[in-house]
Amino acid sequence: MERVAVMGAGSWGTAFAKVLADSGTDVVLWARRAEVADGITRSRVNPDYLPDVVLPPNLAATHDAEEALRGADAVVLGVPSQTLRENLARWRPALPAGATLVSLAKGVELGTLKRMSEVVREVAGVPEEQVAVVSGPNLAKEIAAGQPTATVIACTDHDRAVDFQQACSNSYFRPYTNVDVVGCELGGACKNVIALACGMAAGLGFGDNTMASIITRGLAETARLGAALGADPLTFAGLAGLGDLVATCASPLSRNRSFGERLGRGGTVAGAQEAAHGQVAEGVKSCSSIRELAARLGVDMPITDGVHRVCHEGLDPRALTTALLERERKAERQ
Ligand SMILES: NC(=O)c1ccc[n+]([C@@H]2O[C@H](COP(=O)([O-])OP(=O)(O)OC[C@H]3O[C@@H](n4cnc5c(N)ncnc54)[C@H](OP(=O)(O)O)[C@@H]3O)[C@@H](O)[C@H]2O)c1
Ligand SMILES: O=P(O)(O)OC[C@H](O)CO
Repeated sequence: MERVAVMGAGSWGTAFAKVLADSGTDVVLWARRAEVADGITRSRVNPDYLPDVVLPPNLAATHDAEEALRGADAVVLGVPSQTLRENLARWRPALPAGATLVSLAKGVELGTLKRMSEVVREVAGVPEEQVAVVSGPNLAKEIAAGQPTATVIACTDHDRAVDFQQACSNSYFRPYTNVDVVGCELGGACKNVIALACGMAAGLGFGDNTMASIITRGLAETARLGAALGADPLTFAGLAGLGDLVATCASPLSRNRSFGERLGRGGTVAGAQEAAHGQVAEGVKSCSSIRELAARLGVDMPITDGVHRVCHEGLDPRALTTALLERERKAERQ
C-alpha cells in the first residue's frame, strides 16, 4: 500500500495517520474543518486534538474529501460511530474502486443496531472481504507520543489484513491480524460501556477490587453477546477484547472512563458532556444500542443495562451498584 486516506482528524484519526506515516506510508488526512487542515499544513500539528505532537512530512492534510480519497489504496474511517453512515454516504462517490475500507470507530449504530463494518458494507456497497477494522488498546495520546502498543487488524480476507498490517507497522506500533471481525468489533464497542461503569465506580470512591470485578464481569457479558453473534470466544481474551478493556477501564486518558467518573462524583450527563470538550465518549450512545441488541438476542448484559439507565434514565450510579450486587445469585459461568 503506497497511499492511504484517513478520514477524520480527531484524536485517533490524527494519531493513526501518524502511525501510517511513521510506517513509511504516504497519508492524506481529511479534516472536517478547514482551519484544522490548514493548521496541520502550516505548523505540522493538529491544534485542536494533539497540539504537542509534530506530524511527519509524508502526512498531508486537506479539508477536501475528494482530494484525500483520490488514488488511495486504503480509506481509514476515523469519525465517531454514530456519524459514520452520514459521512460515508457523502464520500461514497469518490471512494476508489477496490480500496480497503478500514473502520477505526468503536460503537454500535443506534436504530439499526449494526456494527461499523456492517454500516460500511451497506453504505459503500462493498463485499465484507473489502472491509477491515482496527481495534485494540490504543489510547491516541500515548500512541501519538510514540509509546509502544499492539493492536488488531480484523478482516475476513486475511491477505488484505496482511497488506494493511504492513502499511501500519513500525517501531512502536505492532498490529496482529485476525479474521474474527465480529468479535473484534464487539470487544471495541462493549469496552467503552464497561469503562463508563468503571469510571462511575472510581467516582464513587471504590478501589481495585471493584474495578477488577467490573472488568471481569464486563468481559463475561461481552463474550455472551459475542457468542450469540457468532464471534470466536478466544477473541475476547486477545488485544481487541481483554487488552482494550483493561486499557480503557484503567486509564485516566480514556474519555469513557472520565465521563463515568464525573457521573460517579455526582455530575450530570450534560456536565460530563461539556467537560469532554466535544470529544466523543462512544459508550454513552452505544450502551443503548448494545443493550437493545442484547435484548433482541436474549443475552443478559446487566452492567450495560445499568450504564444505559444511569446515562439515559436518571438512575443514580450508587443505586446501580446496589442493583448489580442484589441480583439473583448464580454460578460464575452461566
Ligand atoms: N481517541 C482514541 O484514543 C481512540 C482510540 C481507538 C479508537 N477510537 C475510536 O475512533 C473513533 C473516533 O474517535 P476520536 O477519538 O478520533 O474522536 P474525536 O477525537 O472526538 O474526533 C472526532 C473526529 O470526527 C470528526 N467528525 C466528522 N463528522 C463528525 C460529526 N458529524 N460529528 C462529530 N464529529 C465529526 C470531528 O471533526 P471536528 O473536529 O470538526 O468536530 C473529529 O475530527 C471513535 O469511534 C473512537 O471510539 C478512539
Ligand atoms: O478514550 P476512549 O474511552 O474513547 O478510549 C480510547 C480507545 O478506544 C482505547 O483503546
